[in-house]
Amino acid sequence: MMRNVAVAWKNSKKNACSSAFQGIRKTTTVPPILKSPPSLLSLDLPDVWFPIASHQLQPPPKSSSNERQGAVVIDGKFIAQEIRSLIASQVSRMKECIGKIPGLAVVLVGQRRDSQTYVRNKMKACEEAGIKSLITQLPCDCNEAAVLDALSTFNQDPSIHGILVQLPLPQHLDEEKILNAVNLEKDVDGFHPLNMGNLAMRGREPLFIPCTPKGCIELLLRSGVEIVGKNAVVIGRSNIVGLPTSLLLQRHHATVSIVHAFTPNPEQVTSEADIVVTASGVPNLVRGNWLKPGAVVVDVGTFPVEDPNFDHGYRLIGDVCYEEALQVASAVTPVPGGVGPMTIAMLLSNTLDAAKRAYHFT
Ligand SMILES: Nc1nc2c(c(=O)[nH]1)N[C@@H](CN(C=O)c1ccc(C(=O)N[C@@H](CCC(=O)O)C(=O)O)cc1)CN2
Repeated sequence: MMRNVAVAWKNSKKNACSSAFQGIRKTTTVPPILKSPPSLLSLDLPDVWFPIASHQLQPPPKSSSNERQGAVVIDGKFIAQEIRSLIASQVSRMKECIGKIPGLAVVLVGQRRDSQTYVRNKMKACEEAGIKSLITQLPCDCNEAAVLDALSTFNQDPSIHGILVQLPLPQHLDEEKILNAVNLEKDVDGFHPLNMGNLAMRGREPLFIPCTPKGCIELLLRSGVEIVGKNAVVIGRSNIVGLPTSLLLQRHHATVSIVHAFTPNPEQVTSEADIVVTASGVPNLVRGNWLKPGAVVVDVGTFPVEDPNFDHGYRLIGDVCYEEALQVASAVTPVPGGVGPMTIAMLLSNTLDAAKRAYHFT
């Protein structure tokens, strides 16, 4: 009997991958793959969403003038700037009182253009807030030992209170091993398994909360959105965003559902949500008809599309069909200018917290 089950599972595993490629959104019946796996832990299938259609990359249709545009646009850039000013004043108070400033170290491997931009922005934000920042840049083909060496140096440096490894890492490097090597008390990204585990457990406090999820919750709270008792849906289940965001929303007493590439009819789930946080990386995935009227929508997606009319030769498209969402939702975060700037503000906040903890400064 057990043997039959195992064989059926092995066969269906292949089917599942191909069905994910073909477009899980179109699936109406539950395929055999979605039955429980024989092992409780070892179902390791990649979240491959359906291929991006060319219409998803086009700017959304402009709304006609007599259509309702009821949604508030949540200005993440403005809110992040307010937080950064507050952090700058706390850093200068720390310097005045104890003669110390927070320090952040970044490890960047490879030459990805987006990662280089994010790291440059992080370091510029540090400078503006009066936070010291150091960077170790390693070539794309460096070995694991080189990354671990850099981390070890920063782990031992008392002037460094926060350390981050910019993700994604090149494929040949073991992300798990590298993230585990960051000193728990300097893990300002909150990606260390102990911090993540404590975030998941009731009554436990992680030392740090991952920056993007923390930024999403800050945006909701600062915009006066009630989370307690609401139905929240998180689209995507990455370690960086989807998973910790769902845990945080639960901590704020929302009823949380997670939609991912293997969810049949995701629009059915999202259309019952009061709050939708989406981090699938699929441009314009969330259409107006996926949303409940009055829902609050937080868009974490930033899909770059080449466009010579834009500053750096590309523009960013979110997960949400923005113009359509404006017609249905009560509040929406834009892309760019929504969650992105909050990620950097939360990194500064975590770095300041780390330094305060190290110096017993309140
Ligand atoms: N170690 C980490 N790696 C990655 C993280 C992370 O939190 N820690 N998150 C993302 C990238 N990221 C920060 O690292 C990040 C992404 C986007 C933005 C941002 O400000 N976006 C702007 C647009 C910027 C642009 O024009 O390109 C916006 O949305 O308005 C900041 C940080 C993956 N890796």
